[in-house]
Amino acid sequence: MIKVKNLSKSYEEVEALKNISFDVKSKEIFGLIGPDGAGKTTLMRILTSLLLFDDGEVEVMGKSPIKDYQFIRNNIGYMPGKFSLYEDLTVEENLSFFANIFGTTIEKSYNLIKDIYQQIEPFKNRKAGALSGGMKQKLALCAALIHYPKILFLDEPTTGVDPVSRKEFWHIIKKLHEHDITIFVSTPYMDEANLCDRIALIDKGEILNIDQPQNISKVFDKHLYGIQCREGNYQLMKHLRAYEHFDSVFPFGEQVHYTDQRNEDITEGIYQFLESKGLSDIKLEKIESTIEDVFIRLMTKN
Ligand SMILES: Nc1ncnc2c1ncn2[C@@H]1O[C@H](COP(=O)(O)OP(=O)(O)OP(=O)(O)O)[C@@H](O)[C@H]1O
Repeated sequence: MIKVKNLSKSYEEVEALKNISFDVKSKEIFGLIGPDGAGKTTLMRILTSLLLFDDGEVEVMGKSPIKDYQFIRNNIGYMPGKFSLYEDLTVEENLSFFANIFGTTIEKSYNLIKDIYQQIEPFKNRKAGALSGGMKQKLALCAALIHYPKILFLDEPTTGVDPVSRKEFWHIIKKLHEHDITIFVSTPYMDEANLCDRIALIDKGEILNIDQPQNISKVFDKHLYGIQCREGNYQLMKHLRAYEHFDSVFPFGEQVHYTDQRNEDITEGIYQFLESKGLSDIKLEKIESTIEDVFIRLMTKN
């Protein structure tokens, strides 16, 4: 559905995308995972024909976003990160407006949007500007789906959304998948990566890895340890960074995740070192890496 080869885009001196290549298969949920400024919005705007690129090849449904932008716009749905519907129109007026543009009606698309629309229908006469954040998001999603798109582009749909609404939103995405829509979604949240069929990890305009989430979490080239102590993570990290065999350390919930330059069992040595620094109640375990561990490691190397 999407093919990208050696794509580059700069904004004057900022290289937002550096020679990236990937493809997205039909009916996939493809996640673009990366921190702020990684290049996610730039890529999304190029694929949706809203931004020109400098170099490379891009095809969306076999068409060029430059030459065939009209075809692409008629066949995709795009939900930008920022709410961009008409705040002074009601919920129903907004949807009728977008349905009209695409030569359709709310009724014709009802089967696709009904699960989402039913949640905002009680407020159909309310102005969009007066809706809560979660409701605005559902309205924007209905508008993006009103013409039965073949690909749905979602730019950070869950950023700033509370955990319950985030879960609800992903439930909706999974259900849309049943309608054979290909979904291209960006997010800064690593826990959402596991909900995608495949993900691309992106940082500073470069793709660091592309694979199924379960495969990515295995690509870790070191033993990983979870450590905690009574004195807390700040003290723990300060001392670990000064340890002669230190390789990496970062906070992870109640623990810190640590790697060592040595590959053998280092458990005893670490206990002794930390105790010699006055730390107490030390708990240390060898753990499996998560996607976040892999991402941080790849980013550090990058
Ligand atoms: N119009 C612009 N002019 C100059 N630089 C820009 C412009 N738009 C984006 N950039 C820069 O390009 C890089 C990629 O930005 P982009 O918005 O694509 O990243 P992102 O992953 O979507 O992050 P965010 O979530 O912060 O939007 C950043 O360094 C950003 O500052």
